[in-house]
Amino acid sequence: MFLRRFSVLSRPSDMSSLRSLGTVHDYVHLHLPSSSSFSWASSLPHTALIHFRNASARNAFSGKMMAELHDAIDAIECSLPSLSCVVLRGADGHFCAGADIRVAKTHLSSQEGGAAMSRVMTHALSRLRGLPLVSVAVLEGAAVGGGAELTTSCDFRIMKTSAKVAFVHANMGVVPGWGGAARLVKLVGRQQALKLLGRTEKMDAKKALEIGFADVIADDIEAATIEFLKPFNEKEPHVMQGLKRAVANADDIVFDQMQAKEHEIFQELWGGPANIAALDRHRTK
Ligand SMILES: CCCC(=O)SCCNC(=O)CCNC(=O)[C@H](O)C(C)(C)COP(=O)(O)OP(=O)(O)OC[C@H]1O[C@@H](n2cnc3c(N)ncnc32)[C@H](O)[C@@H]1OP(=O)(O)O
Repeated sequence: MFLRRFSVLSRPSDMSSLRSLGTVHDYVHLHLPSSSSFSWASSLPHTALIHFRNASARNAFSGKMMAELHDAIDAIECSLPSLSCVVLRGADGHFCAGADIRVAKTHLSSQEGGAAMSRVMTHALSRLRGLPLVSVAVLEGAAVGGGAELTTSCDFRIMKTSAKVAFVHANMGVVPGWGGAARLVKLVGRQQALKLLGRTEKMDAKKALEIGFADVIADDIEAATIEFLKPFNEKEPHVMQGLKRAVANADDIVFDQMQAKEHEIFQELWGGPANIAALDRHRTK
């Protein structure tokens, strides 16, 4: 059995306070292949789908969605024997606009609030990254801020030709708070990571492919996802899981320490003057 220890952990009190920050309209749902109606389930019999939606905020994560991401990972861990892969996908033609700024501004703008969000999301995305499953983020529309960080928690990224990714944290007076800086360095190297994080520009799919951030770009992302994941689904789940564990262990030994440092720097900056001013600039309806 795989058991990973992570350096940044959510606390029970973080989870209960975040869980109350949301509505029935924003959610994270898990679709398992055995019980699923999603369109590619029959082609990918060993693939789970984590699907998230917050229609009025470009699928930005409310506190409730952050807690529900942990719930989805709990449920995946209970169904591991039949799984080889997991797909992360937004809704309505969008990936994710990061943290729901309405929730962040009202409930999480203090240093403690930011630290709780960072613990919950860094832990959730470390758990996702540490699953013994091949993971794929399917991107359409925009992945911004924490949404861009979300994409880095997966092994692979499939991007619609028109999709864009932007690490806008520096514009908000912070560093990534969901563990995305360390993962980005792992993915594209120090120089490209510094450019993406420091210049905060929107990266299109062509550029993402060029620097090794995206693995596939396509107009039909569902067909591309099926084609990409089919060979993984044709192997025995326990073999694929063994492979993923071997690769992840080889790659992640000092990684957890990097995550702890990043979480520490985020805590220093969230709730500071530049961050409060950025949250205030966002118009609340
Ligand atoms: C440690 C992590 C910290 C964070 O993640 S902080 C959040 C960082 N994220 C952002 O700054 C993203 C801000 N949003 C954008 O840049 C754009 O909305 C985005 C994602 C490129 C999409 O652009 P468009 O497709 O043109 O859509 P739009 O701007 O008209 O937005 C549609 C409606 O969605 C809302 N929205 C977008 N991002 C949101 C967010 N993060 N939290 C709360 N609401 C958000 C936006 O206000 C708009 O609402 P409305 O329709 O005017 O009522």
